[in-house]
Amino acid sequence: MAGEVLAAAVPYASSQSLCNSQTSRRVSSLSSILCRDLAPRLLCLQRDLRYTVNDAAYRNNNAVIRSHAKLIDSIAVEKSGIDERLSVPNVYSQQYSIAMKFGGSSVASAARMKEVADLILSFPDENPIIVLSAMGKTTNNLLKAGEVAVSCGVAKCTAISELNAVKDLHLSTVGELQVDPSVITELLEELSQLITGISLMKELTSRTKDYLVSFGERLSTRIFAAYLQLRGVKARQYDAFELGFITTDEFTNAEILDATYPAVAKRLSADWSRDPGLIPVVTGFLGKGHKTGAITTLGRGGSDLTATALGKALGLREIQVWKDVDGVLTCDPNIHPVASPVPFLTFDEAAELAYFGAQVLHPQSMRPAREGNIPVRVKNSYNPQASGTLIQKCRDLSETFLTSIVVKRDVTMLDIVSTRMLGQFGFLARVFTIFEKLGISVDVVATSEVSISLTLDPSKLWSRELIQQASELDHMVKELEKIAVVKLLRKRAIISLIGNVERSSLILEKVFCVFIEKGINVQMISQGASKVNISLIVNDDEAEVCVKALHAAFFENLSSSHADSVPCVLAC
Ligand SMILES: Nc1ncnc2c1ncn2[C@@H]1O[C@H](COP(=O)(O)OP(=O)(O)O)[C@@H](O)[C@H]1O
Ligand SMILES: N[C@@H](CC(=O)OP(=O)(O)O)C(=O)O
Repeated sequence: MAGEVLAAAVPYASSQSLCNSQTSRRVSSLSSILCRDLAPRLLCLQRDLRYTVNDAAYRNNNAVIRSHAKLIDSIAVEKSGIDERLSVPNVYSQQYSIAMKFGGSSVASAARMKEVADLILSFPDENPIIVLSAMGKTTNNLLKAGEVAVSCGVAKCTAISELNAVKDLHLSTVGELQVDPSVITELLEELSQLITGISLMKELTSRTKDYLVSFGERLSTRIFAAYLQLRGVKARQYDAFELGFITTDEFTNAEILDATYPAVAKRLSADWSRDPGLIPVVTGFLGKGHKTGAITTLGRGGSDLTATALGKALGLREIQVWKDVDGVLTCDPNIHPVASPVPFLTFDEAAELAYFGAQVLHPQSMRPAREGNIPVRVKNSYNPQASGTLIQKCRDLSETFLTSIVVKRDVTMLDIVSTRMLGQFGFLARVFTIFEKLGISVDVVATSEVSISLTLDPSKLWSRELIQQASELDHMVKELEKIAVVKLLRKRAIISLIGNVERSSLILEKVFCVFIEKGINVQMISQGASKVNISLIVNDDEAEVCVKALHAAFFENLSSSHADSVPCVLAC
């Protein structure tokens, strides 16, 4: 298909002699005059061109260059007011259009996989890339099986109930879907060997953990791609670590490296050219460490990030993440079931919400979407009719007061009061150098001239073994005590209010009314530079009461008084 697109572009080419550098210059000069709705297309074009220029295989491909020239010309035409958009071939729009990510809850069983397949096929005009997580609780079961294997002894490995639950689930799914079991038999055998290996070694390193949990996504995608094929769909399974997802070697919490985007775009584009109409089924969550070459994972819930990275790599029209809730909700429904969907969010709001504890999105997942300016839609695979949440660069905040309440539990807080051995600058610098050296991330900070209160990011701390955590905290306190009096306060919670911080006084007025009524004392308060978040620290055992009471005050007994006098604010 891409071959056809390129061939179609040849007659339109404005200059047969256009060379790569000329094309680059034209892209750059045009970027300055582009109106906003064309920017994402130009970005996509610039990136595509960069790959083309950098790639020896494409270097002499005049057809590619000519198609770029045609696209650049089309953008210029649009700028001058003559909209030829519909008659212009666009390389990407004729390949993949959207990414559809389905989480563990959406593909938890054979029945769910059938429904997800129906859902995908109910969009016949789309050319989707599918991203899947592991089925149901498979990731947790694999981790548990690994932990048990460390101490149970080789002879008992075959009896590990979590291992057998994983095997049974996948074998019964294959049976119910009438897929050939050979698509997973080798993987299941490899998994058993790995568990035996862990048992023999009596240790489960984070590198091995990533290899172990990778079986979840590798199994689910193989089954689902085979099932789509049975239904006559041209589906193909991809392991992200073979597709070009290159990451840091920080096992269990790896970061996607920039080299991923061109590698993935090149590979998927080439495969489409060979096989137009192809539907890739890609493992979420997984990557390949750039130094070790070993399988890495992107942190729990990382399949969201895989989907947004694919969206950016291919300049897709939209990234859809399909969950088991009607979108991003006003608070965690497990704490307060009356939570309702939030229709619109900005990338910044969604990122803040995810970072401060809303389980619904991976904390880093907004970054590629924001960089590529690709809208993200959060939808419910159990209720596709629900409109969900649309996350984009900007939204009208004129009606917005508070958007969502999120809570991060079991947080450690530090009160650090200077002994005045150092000046103020020296004090702050020394404190943060200690955190840097120990690799401990800080979430919320409030400072005065001689003291700092802050919370430690639990996700970074919890990724360490318990013993390591305790000794690190001990070491950190000892270091800080050289310059300060330190109080370590455990079992705190961060309640973050995501909303229109232009109205922070009104928000805080209401918050403090609620807290006074409930007799709750706020121990620290911080309004981040992001301007969409106010964070309050309370005791962990008060967190649920706070969230319910705040939700009732902000979302359940709405009076129009706050919205009336507010000017229109466009958040970007
Ligand atoms: N603010 C929120 N909005 C929506 N869901 C939330 C929120 N906070 C917590 N959740 C939880 O996140 C879950 C969805 O995220 P997740 O389990 O990662 O989905 P999936 O595995 O399908 O990707 C919901 O079932 C819900 O319990
Ligand atoms: N399976 C991985 C990755 C993931 O993204 O899962 P989910 O989409 O179900 O949150 C996990 O459980 O963390």
